[in-house]
Amino acid sequence: MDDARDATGGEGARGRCQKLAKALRGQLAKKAYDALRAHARAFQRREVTTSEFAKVLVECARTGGVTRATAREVIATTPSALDRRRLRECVGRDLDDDAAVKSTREREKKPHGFKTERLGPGLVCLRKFLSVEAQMWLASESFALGESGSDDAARGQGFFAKMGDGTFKLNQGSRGRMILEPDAFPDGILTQMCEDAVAAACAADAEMPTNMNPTTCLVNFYKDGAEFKWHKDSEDPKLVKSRTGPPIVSFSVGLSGDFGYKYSFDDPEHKVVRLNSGDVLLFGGPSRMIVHSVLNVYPGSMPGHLRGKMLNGRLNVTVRDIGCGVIDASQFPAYRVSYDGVQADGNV
Ligand SMILES: O=C(O)CCC(=O)C(=O)O
Ligand SMILES: [Fe+2]
Repeated sequence: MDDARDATGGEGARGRCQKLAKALRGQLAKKAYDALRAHARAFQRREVTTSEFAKVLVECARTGGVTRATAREVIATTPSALDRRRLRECVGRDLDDDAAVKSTREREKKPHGFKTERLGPGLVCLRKFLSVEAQMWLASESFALGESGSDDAARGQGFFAKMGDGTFKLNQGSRGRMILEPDAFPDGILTQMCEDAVAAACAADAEMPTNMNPTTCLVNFYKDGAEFKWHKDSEDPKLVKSRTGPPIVSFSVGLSGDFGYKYSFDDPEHKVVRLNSGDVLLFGGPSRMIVHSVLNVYPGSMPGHLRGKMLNGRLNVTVRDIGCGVIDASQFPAYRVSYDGVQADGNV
């Protein structure tokens, strides 16, 4: 509540905490506010267990006058990703708004009718895994973040870079990128979508690691015709050799694109998988360090349900588990992660 930081440790996080403290002061009597603050501090010092603190929060929302949105914000601004995840597990659906429960259920409606393609060990494509509602949600939330972030002088972490003349352009030429925590998306929905995708991929592939804790996401927006050069996604050097790295979970929405992959930069041959709107690609374990590239984005392939609902282009959200990796936010829009001060292999 007091000293929460986001992945970038930037001004945005401080402002968010100040806003939260103001909301809590407005919703609680002074004594109750002080008690909640003391609890939050004790929880961060490990003097109060996760389930005790979760109970306090749910109770504040049930009888104490704290709105469920504010109680969720207390969790979202808790510094450790693991603590946030455990708190969410403890509170379950108790802090969901009725409307959010309904819309989450809509999105999660089973069966999605998705198809699973196992492309290699630890490499799985879930075809049409995202429902139409989930695709629309991911697009609208990503663009809301991409646009608001671009106009925030302190953070400057949206899809667009502001030019000297006040106009905006995509921060990587024909591609725009954001680096966020999954919690930047509301209500834990992206994390839930990611966990569902990992479960579905593990059911189809015994070599897909099950232990994936979403800590970071990279959001890319490609104009039609844009590409992404051949690269590997950064990984903890200790895991690179063990071939047990948790999967990258990659959601595609909007225009279709060709994803090329191979197992070594030197390999003259590569394979291609076409990623369409709603598909999810996972690469982990023996395939975690594949060399990959977006070879092209197909104009005119926008599905009808998204036409006019998102900028014409391809949106890709990769959700990652970077463990104890530290992102160097000063390098944005480049993505640089290091482990124990050593820059990870495969940075883009
Ligand atoms: O857009 C894609 O499908 C891949 C994106 C990617 O490789 C990355 O963000 O590292
Ligand atoms: Fe990548």
